[in-house]
Amino acid sequence: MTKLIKARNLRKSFGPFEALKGVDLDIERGHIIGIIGANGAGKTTLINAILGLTDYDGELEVMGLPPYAQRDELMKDVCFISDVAILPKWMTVIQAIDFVEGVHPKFDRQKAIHFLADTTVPLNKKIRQLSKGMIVQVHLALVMAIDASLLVLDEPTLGLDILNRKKFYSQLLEDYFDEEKTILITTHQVDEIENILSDVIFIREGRIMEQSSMEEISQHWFVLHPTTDNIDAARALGPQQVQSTLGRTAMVFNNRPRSELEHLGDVSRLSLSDLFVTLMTRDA
Ligand SMILES: Nc1ncnc2c1ncn2[C@@H]1O[C@H](COP(=O)(O)OP(=O)(O)OP(=O)(O)O)[C@@H](O)[C@H]1O
Repeated sequence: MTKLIKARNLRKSFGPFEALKGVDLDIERGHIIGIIGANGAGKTTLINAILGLTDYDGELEVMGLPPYAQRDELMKDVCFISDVAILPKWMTVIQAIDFVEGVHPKFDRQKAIHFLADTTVPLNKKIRQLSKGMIVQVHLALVMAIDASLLVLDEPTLGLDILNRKKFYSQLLEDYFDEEKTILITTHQVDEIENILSDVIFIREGRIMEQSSMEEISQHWFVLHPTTDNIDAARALGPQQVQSTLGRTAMVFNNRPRSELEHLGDVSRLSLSDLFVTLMTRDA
């Protein structure tokens, strides 16, 4: 089966500035992938290239198609929501549902209504009368009701409170995702998506720093809190990062067996946000 997304030496320049500096990427179907990076790292630029919203240099195929040249074809099986997406303010929620039903053959009206039934969004109100968070919920309901192979979510939960963010991600898993679908998510709320991701891509200054499954990360990255008398011995094992807070030292290790660390102190798995900090702050 062809890869869902394949990129080789993907580059994108804005004048003299290179936002993507030669990205290689292989993404298979049936994964939920977090694209994580600091502000300005190139996440949205990468997503825009995948969606055919921008031209680029290098090789890129999404479901076997070159996205920029064959965007219309690609969009039949791709669904996308971004933090800047807008809905017409004069429409009521139900009119927005009618509209998407009219233009998208893979839209399931009942599903959208079902998602919204679980929220406080009134179907008969105009978009302009809704709160910011409610508008996001309408967007998400519309998008999740489309049976697309690839769902791209660029900061999908901006403006949602923490309860609704959690609800959204659990709905995404329970009601939307299956092994034929692939979801790409960018967000700065890394810890909130950690549990739903199957894979993660870290991007820094237009380059991919790491692409791993969550399982690989939990097998290869650890944080050690060494006991005071073991700090020097732990340091000698070459931690990727050392931090001391309130007299407690934390060391991040990569590719050291857990058994080698355990006799030096407490060992735990590294959270995605701590891995992000480690990858972004150590030398490129
Ligand atoms: N149209 C454009 N013209 C010039 N520079 C651009 C343009 N779009 C993006 N850039 C630059 O490319 C770089 C990557 O931007 P991008 O929006 O992809 O970052 P990001 O990782 O999505 O950041 P954030 O987390 O802040 O949304 C930034 O330095 C940005 O200033």
